Amino acid sequence: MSRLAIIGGSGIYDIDGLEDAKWQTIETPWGQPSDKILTGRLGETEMAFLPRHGRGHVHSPTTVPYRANIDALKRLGVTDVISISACGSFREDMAPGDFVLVDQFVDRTFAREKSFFGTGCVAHVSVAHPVCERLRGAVKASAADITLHDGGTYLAMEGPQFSTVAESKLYRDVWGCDVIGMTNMPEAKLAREAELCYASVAMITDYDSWHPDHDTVQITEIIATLRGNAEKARMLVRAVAETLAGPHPDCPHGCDRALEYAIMTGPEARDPDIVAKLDAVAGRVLNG
Ligand SMILES: CSC[C@H]1O[C@H](OP(=O)(O)O)[C@H](O)[C@@H]1O
Ligand SMILES: Nc1ncnc2[nH]cnc12
Repeated sequence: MSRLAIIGGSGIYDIDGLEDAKWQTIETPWGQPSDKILTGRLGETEMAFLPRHGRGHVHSPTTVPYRANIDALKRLGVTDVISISACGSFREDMAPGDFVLVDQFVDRTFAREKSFFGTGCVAHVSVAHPVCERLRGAVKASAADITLHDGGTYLAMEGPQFSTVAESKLYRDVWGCDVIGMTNMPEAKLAREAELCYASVAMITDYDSWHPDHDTVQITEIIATLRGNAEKARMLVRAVAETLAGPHPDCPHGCDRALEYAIMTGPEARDPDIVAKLDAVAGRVLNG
């Protein structure tokens, strides 16, 4: 059985057209998720929608409860997660209004909990390929009528301030990144730990700070572009739901088995309180 979750970023606080739609409160051992989670069906596909910043945009990129969000989705039986985020562009040819199907990340965040694991139960998963290629392929196949760039490196910064010109040029000219945002990390890492397939659609809202003709990022410009993109994002969600209808295949890239050999702490040395907190995320390997 599969269930597709959409994590909606800035400007995306609900999705429409769900049958049997209801907002559900999900409790997690990692605290409250950003908001209630909207569940329902789009055609044949079971859906879940979570507004990353909460309805009304309550959470900053630093205070988004990333662990509770991913745990809550896992508890709801989610198998696939697609993030839809606003981002700045480092490339002239990736223009405001375009979408980028991210395939790599540089994680520069530093003030967030980045793992479900730690003292008492240590695990190391691979995030060499942080995005599920099967899910990325499904998004790509569903993106008719949208200017979608296939692949791009997303720099995740701490924020909440936008970058200085020097930082923007470093990320662009020296590090070769394509887009910048504040939220996809540690979300993508946590999704991998929770054995969820994860893909990220970055909607370009601005040219960040490097561009000689657009050297300050303005929130008014971002909001205007997001409004213009909202319908395209909704169309994309409906189309992906249709593409993914049917039983969930074993992930050919192993996202759904990421913890298979990842846990280092021997069974006798594991802290039972931590193991209990990991029931949803790692129950398959800890209690299986
Ligand atoms: C509204 S501009 C900055 C804000 O927008 C992006 O949020 P999200 O990734 O959730 O769409 C960016 O990462 C910042 O949090
Ligand atoms: N330029 C930018 N930097 C970081 N996050 C963003 N979100 C939208 N535009 C952004």
